Amino acid sequence: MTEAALTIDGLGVSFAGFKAVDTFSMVVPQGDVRVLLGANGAGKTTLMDLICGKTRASEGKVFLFDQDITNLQEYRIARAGLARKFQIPSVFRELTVRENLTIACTAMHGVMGNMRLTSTAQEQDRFDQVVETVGVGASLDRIAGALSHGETQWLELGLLMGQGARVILLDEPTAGMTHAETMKTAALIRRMQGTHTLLVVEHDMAFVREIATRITVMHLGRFLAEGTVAQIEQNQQVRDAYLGNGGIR
Ligand SMILES: Nc1ncnc2c1ncn2[C@@H]1O[C@H](COP(=O)(O)OP(=O)(O)OP(=O)(O)O)[C@@H](O)[C@H]1O
Repeated sequence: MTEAALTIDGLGVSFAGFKAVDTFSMVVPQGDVRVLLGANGAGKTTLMDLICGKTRASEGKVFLFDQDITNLQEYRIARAGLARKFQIPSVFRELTVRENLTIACTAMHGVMGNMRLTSTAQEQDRFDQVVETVGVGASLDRIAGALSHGETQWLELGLLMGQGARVILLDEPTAGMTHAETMKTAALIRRMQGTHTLLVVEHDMAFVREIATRITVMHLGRFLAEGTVAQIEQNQQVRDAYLGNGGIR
């Protein structure tokens, strides 16, 4: 069996007595692209916040591979290899794509590390792999601030990979993208599959069909269902949970 990259065990948090996430469990195997689905208010964002350490869990555990990362500080969770990609990218806009990726791939972070002019062979390999996965080979000498919205999002994914993220949380990665950019993002995510593990919150079912290994559905803070795209689309409990929310499309 494939190793578990992300294990969530009975996780929960309450806000003023309201259980936004309630004894939620799931296991994402290494290399999978798991989509997290749920109607508005189901608790998806709160679950992501709990996993990455932004919100403290009041019950349950989170494991990154075999490391217990429950309620660690956010920077320690990131250093352990779990990254969260936010909508607003944190690329260095005044530097080139190459410079951005070189900084991310340099193991010795901080001023001294970034002042080094040469990369180790291992760092160079990582740089080459990231450039290939993200597909920015033709844009290496462009200034990051001049990239399109889609290109900026892809560069940011490259930065997370360069920094050594093994598990990446994505919140609506195609928000604001054109159809062409959305399709390119799907292809990028498929290239990441196998080497990286992704947990993706996404409503656009056309995109979900392109990327998902499996889907987990949340409802009212709790686990509702898990399965392949076809199984979830046919699941009556899932359809009922979406009633009044425009249905699952
Ligand atoms: N800090 C908070 N304080 C109080 N209630 C909160 C807080 N954060 C989230 N909630 C509540 O928890 C529930 C789950 O919210 P959450 O944002 O996680 O849902 P979601 O599935 O991400 O929804 P959407 O798809 O609309 O983004 C909602 O009822 C929300 O109002």
